Amino acid sequence: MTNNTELNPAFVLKAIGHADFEDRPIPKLRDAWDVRVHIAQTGICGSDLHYYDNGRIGDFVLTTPIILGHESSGTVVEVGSAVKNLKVGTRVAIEPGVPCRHCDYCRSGSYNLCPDTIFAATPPWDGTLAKYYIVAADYCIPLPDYMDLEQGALVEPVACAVQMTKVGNVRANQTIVVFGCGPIGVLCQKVSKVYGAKKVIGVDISQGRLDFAKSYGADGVFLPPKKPATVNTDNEWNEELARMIKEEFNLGDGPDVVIEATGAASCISTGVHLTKKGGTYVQAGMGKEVVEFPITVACIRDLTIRGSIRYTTGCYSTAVDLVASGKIDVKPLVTNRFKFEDAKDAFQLVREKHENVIKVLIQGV
Ligand SMILES: NC(=O)c1ccc[n+]([C@@H]2O[C@H](COP(=O)([O-])OP(=O)(O)OC[C@H]3O[C@@H](n4cnc5c(N)ncnc54)[C@H](O)[C@@H]3O)[C@@H](O)[C@H]2O)c1
Ligand SMILES: OC[C@H](O)C(O)[C@@H](O)CO
Repeated sequence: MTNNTELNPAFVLKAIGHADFEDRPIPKLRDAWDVRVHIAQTGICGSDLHYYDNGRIGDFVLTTPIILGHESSGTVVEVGSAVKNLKVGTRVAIEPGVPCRHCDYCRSGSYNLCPDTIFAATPPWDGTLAKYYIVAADYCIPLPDYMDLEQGALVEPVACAVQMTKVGNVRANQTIVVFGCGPIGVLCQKVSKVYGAKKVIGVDISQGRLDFAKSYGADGVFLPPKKPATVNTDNEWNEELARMIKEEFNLGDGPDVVIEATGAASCISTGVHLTKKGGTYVQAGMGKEVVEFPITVACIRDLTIRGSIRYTTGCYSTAVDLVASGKIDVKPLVTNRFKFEDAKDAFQLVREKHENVIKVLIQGV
């Protein structure tokens, strides 16, 4: 990586487990509605690590090198001739997926399902961990003066949590259990509280993460005990864990909504066993692609089972509003900050999964 101002230093995932710096040409606007953003802050997401370590998430498979990063904020440095909502100098949160705008999914508002979305750091598309990133102007949300660029980068995971709670139809007075107390899990807990949920419980295997969740938004937290040798099957144990959670937190027949934000097979199964009759189970975590699933329970309890991916119409601006209004304070999530040239160390730290590391930010170059 050089300091040449005519180049675009970038952090590139070249193959599974191998990322390095590259000097790319400064990217050009693709059309009159594009802007060029000078990236200020980028958060590392669990999904970046999935690509780094496994080279795929479901149908998205790494076949060519991609620039990593999709949780970013920055300052607009160039605007296309048709752009009306931004000018040079506007500080923005970047919504990292720009859909085609023409297909039935886009036209119905579910643009998260558009097959032609250009999503940052999702193969084959380059991400935002570079000096500059080109994006459509209407996928940049201007930040109010009192929001800084770190908060701007954290709008992305908040927007994911807004979508996950939307998919779960989380409403006032409900009970919610969230599996996972990483950034996504705790933000789902916090958004649920802001929406008026009466009791929100976080589940995790990391005591440090549970402590954070309790201090951040959850009303209660649960550390699953180890499966005793006397229990025969995983399914039996997951059913037992669900019973323990219901009992410990007085959840009666179970929570109205379960949001799974770990991707761990045991959480998926426990979450289905836990959800109350007629309740909603949301799969947001991404882990093993195929798991054992208590399908009969889902059937006889009339569960609504839904996946959540990215964000739909309105989520991103809602997320900016939640942060700007102070309802969601994202600052406590930031535990580690790295310079751009130390991006490898930043990824290594996330990979090591320390329980006191929540959100790692990489400063722009
Ligand atoms: N669907 C989407 O749109 C979307 C968006 C962003 C992230 N994600 C996914 O959501 C998940 C969470 O993201 P994150 O950034 O918070 O990740 P993270 O890795 O920081 O957090 C995951 C948490 O799950 C916990 N965990 C792991 N195994 C567990 C188990 N068996 N029981 C209980 N807890 C367990 C970990 O201790 C950790 O605290 C990831 O799989 C990520 O890929 C999905
Ligand atoms: O935060 C958004 C998600 O991470 C993305 O949809 C990604 O996982 C798909 O490549």
